[in-house]
Amino acid sequence: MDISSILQGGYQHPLSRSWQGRRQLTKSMFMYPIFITDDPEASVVIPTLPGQRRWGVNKLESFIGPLVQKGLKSVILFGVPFNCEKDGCGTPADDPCGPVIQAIKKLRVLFPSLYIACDVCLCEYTSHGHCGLLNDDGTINTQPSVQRLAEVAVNYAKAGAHCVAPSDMMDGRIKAIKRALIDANLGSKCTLMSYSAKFASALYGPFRDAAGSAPSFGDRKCYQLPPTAKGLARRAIQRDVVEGADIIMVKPALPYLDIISDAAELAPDHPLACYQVSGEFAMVHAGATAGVYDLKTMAFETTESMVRAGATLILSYFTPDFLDWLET
Ligand SMILES: NCc1[nH]cc(CCC(=O)O)c1CC(=O)O
Ligand SMILES: [Zn+2]
Ligand SMILES: [Zn+2]
Repeated sequence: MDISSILQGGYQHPLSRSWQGRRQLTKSMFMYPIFITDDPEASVVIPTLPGQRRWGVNKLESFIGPLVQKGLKSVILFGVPFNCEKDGCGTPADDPCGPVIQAIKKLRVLFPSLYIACDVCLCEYTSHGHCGLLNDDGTINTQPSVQRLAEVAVNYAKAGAHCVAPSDMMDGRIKAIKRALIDANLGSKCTLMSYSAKFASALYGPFRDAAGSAPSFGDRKCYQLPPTAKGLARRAIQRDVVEGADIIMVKPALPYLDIISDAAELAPDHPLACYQVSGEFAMVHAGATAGVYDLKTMAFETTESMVRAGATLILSYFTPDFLDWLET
């Protein structure tokens, strides 16, 4: 055997294997998405998302407390209101008595060290279920949409969110939100994480069930990116860097590892997040249940792939599991 043929000598030991990745998974890389509903006592199973529930604010202490004990560092909140009047401009999104603002305030008091991000979108709050405001013909009306999103983001930041994360994919919303945060004197207090390359994916199905946010007509293909669109994704990432994003995100994650890798090259000085979305989580579970692979092994392989591609932060429903599985 030739000298240059031998690689296995370099990874024959568990420790030398651990040196082969540029970075290893750590607990602080995981951000846990949680659904907050407006019944304060709610703890409602979501059938398509194994182990996940819709929580009421009064349940947050007993639900989140043990996770913080195990090393949970950050959460991202999604509001799921039922007892509210949804309208054309998503008025319930920043209702001071609504689930998100109530949850931010409660979590800040209960867990002072926990980093609290909030998803910013309108689809959970609009009567039509789209992520922005619409023209009469049903198309997106961009200018008022970004104004409204900026208003919501500022209200989450005022309530105490450490990070606002717009997932709507309206053009120009990063610049509008950054400007509004600065004007509210929150520019240096709140991180802006952009869902920059968010694709129109079939993998959001369980989330839309959980959040009741499926559009009442049409689809999201005029604002979420086509799965083939590498160039558009690259342009969206570069635009959001210029517009003032503090963190860039790619979503979904596993089918878009090439985009994560592109983002790492295009925005090398930014943290890079990816979202292992609801359908990816459900797929990993379904395969394990079908006996295709071991759940834990596959959870590691999928998320380690994301880190290998360049991700430094992973939004995942596996977060509580990784708090058990990882040492640090
Ligand atoms: N803007 C809404 C939103 N924010 C996060 C997700 C998906 C998250 C997941 O599937 O876990 C979605 C769904 C969508 O755009 O339809
Ligand atoms: Zn939306
Ligand atoms: Zn959203």
